[in-house]
Amino acid sequence: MTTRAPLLSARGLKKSYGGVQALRGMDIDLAEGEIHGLCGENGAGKSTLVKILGGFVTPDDGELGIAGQIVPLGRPVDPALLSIVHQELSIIPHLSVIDNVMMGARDVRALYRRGPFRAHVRQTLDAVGLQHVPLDLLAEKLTLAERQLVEIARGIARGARVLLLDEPTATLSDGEIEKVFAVLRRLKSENATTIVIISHRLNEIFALTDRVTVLRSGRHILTADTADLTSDALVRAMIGHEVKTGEIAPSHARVGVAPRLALKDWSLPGRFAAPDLSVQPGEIVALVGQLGSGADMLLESLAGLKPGTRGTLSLDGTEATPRSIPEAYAAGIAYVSEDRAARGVFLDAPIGTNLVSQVLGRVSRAGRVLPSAVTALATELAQSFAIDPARLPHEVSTLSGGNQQKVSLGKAVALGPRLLLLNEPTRGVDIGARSEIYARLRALAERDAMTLLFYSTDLEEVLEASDRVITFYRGAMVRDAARAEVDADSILHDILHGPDEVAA
Ligand SMILES: Nc1ncnc2c1ncn2[C@@H]1O[C@H](COP(=O)(O)OP(=O)(O)OP(=O)(O)O)[C@@H](O)[C@H]1O
Repeated sequence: MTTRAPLLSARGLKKSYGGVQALRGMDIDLAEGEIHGLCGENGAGKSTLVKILGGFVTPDDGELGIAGQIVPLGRPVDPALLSIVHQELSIIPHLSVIDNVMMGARDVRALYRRGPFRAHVRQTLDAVGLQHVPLDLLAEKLTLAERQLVEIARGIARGARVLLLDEPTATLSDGEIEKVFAVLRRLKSENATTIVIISHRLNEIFALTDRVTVLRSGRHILTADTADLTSDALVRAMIGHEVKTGEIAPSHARVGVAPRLALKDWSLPGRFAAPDLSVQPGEIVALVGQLGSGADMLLESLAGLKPGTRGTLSLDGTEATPRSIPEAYAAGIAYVSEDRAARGVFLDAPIGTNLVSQVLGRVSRAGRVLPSAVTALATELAQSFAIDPARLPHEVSTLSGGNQQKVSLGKAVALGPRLLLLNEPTRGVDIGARSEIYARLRALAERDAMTLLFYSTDLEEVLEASDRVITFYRGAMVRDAARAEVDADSILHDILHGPDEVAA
């Protein structure tokens, strides 16, 4: 693998944003028909590298060659040569699926007629597991996972020789991830496509890639054959030291006190029916299931996001069924969305402003916001969520994806909710910061007796962060068990097959 002539070769790439050096002289070679993983902490420079390779960001210095040609930097590269599947989805909701796939394609001229492309786009959608999605469906009807698959289809439809995927699996369930991986493996073996994938999930890197490159603080740290690496060695290269993960969290639920959350007859007809559930103060509960299984919808319904939900929700013994996010906030329920760009953060506002935006009362006196109070509270929140406090005055859009996620978390925690609901809590967060965030969430449960419910498709996260695991299959609960009583196999069995009598 390492001896083949590179299809793509980049040398000495440098990029600074103001005082931030995103890349400090990065080299990378990609062979034809390899799957190459890019690993590194949040802010290491992975997305910047990918955007430079795609011509979306102009570097301050460096050279790029693809298929033996020098490619001018800072201009979008021919999509038949190289396509990027971006981290933040670029699907346009009010366009149809076919238009989203064809957008920007070389064959599309000023007079765009869909007819000639229908068969090709259909075939591409089928290949990424979207057989059920009609070509003319408006993209706004798609789930987040389906949008991600349309993005991948867009790259494939152009026949790109190099496909760059920036965290393509962050919003997908295990079944969907497997489908995407099967597509990527086929592209590699049948078309000799070169694929670069950024992922914070190390099991994916090991399952899929031939080689791995690690970046740290904008520098190239190593490139190696994946088979020659261990997980520990990879983590050490990424963060410069060991990280402790995988400990079983002790249960800190307060027993003998009234439940924090009690649900009675809670259901969304036709979608899911929750058991009559009660959750104690200080308990951390993972809701696990495929997208659409009910686990995800249950979480959203508790935040008032699912109109039509029936039943009653009580907090500390008082009925507080929310019908909207503002009602949820008023009742002491905070929600962290999985779609941080659309619903998690204000991208154009400073990081500090974002962090305190829900609690202006805490940083104001006589109706006036006190800048010193904003700075003090924002600094405290930034520190506890591993965000660099020096960057508080900068816009959230200048942060890397994982660091934006930390802002989204800090903003919700600032509310000091009694019930904190988290949808994919550490989506895109690197492995080191993830452990810090779990410790912080654990402290909120333990010290402040906050109750946390989270939905996650990441089983490592479920096992590391929860006290209790509730699994769902096709709209119904399968199991409600203490964390110590389940493992990855039993959870997978539940969410893929349901209870045994369903599987039989
Ligand atoms: N448009 C921008 N303006 C200012 N700073 C930026 C901009 N884009 C990126 N940066 C900074 O450059 C550095 C590298 O960011 P990049 O997005 O490449 O990291 P990453 O490795 O992809 O991180 P993540 O894993 O969180 O996605 C970060 O410090 C980031 O804040």
